[in-house]
Amino acid sequence: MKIIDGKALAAKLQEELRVRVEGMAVKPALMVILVGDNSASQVYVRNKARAAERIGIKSETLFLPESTSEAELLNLIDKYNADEQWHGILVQLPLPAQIDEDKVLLAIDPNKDVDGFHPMNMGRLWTGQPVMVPSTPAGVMEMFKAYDISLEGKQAVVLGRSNIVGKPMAQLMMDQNATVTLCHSRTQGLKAICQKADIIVSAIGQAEFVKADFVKEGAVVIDVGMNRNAEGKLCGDVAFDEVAEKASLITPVPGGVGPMTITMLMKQTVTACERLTAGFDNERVDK
Ligand SMILES: Nc1nc(=O)c2c([nH]1)NC[C@@H]1CN(c3ccc(C(=O)N[C@@H](CCC(=O)O)C(=O)O)cc3)C=[N+]21
Repeated sequence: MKIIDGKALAAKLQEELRVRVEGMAVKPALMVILVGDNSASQVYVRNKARAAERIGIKSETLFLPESTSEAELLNLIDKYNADEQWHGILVQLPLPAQIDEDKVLLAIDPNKDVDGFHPMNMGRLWTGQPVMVPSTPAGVMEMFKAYDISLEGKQAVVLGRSNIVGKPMAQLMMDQNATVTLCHSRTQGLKAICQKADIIVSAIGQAEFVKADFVKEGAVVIDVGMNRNAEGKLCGDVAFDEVAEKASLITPVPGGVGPMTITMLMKQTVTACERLTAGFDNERVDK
């Protein structure tokens, strides 16, 4: 068994980004909007701000109160859409109940949508014309590349069908010629499906869900889970110690997919800046 070191790979890619940004006349700028005081979100946005600083990306985090109305948030998004000094706009999820997430994601200019969550960017991904790709699945694809894991003709299983992880993950692996089974909470015979997989990507949000008897000898296991165990410690979806004995490659939590997510977000901010300053526009057919 070998551990996929997401932290080390993220550091290497961030250094490459730093060099790329050094050569840019217009420096990329990312606006992060956080509504409310979700404690996990606070940690994530702090990590994003740190990564941005290391790379030379300008970033600002706007902390809005839990009581912020949908109209107030939509107004702010309009303002940053129109403001040329910002190349990326990210609204941290989840949002408080009074705000309709779908409306917010639709309001962000697709050219500035560094999360890749706008329906236009989702649609582009599903039709084979990716521009902005959700960062978590993009980060997992970078791990496959860095560790020479070929997806060609492989049986891949994705656990979880969310718009931000499961669905785009399945699409990206399909693009690399994997045969993908997308499983979810209503899947019958889930364990037997996992046992046939060459690659398992778990994004269901339940600690210790993927146990050793789910995993074929030599399989690659990617853990996207971000859960807290009884002691409040961060842990993934995979029972790491027992699964590690069977897997050929496995990601830890923390230090696996999380740092890659942040790195891909930075990469897309750089791309957004390059595209916007070159005058590209998603609404047109150019890529
Ligand atoms: N609009 C939006 N975009 C997102 O990309 C987004 C979001 N909303 N909402 C929440 C999820 C979650 N997410 C993570 C980012 C970094 C780590 C991360 O840095 N993890 C570290 C440790 C973090 C810790 O110590 O808690 C690691 O796994 O090693 C984790 C999770 C981004 N998300």
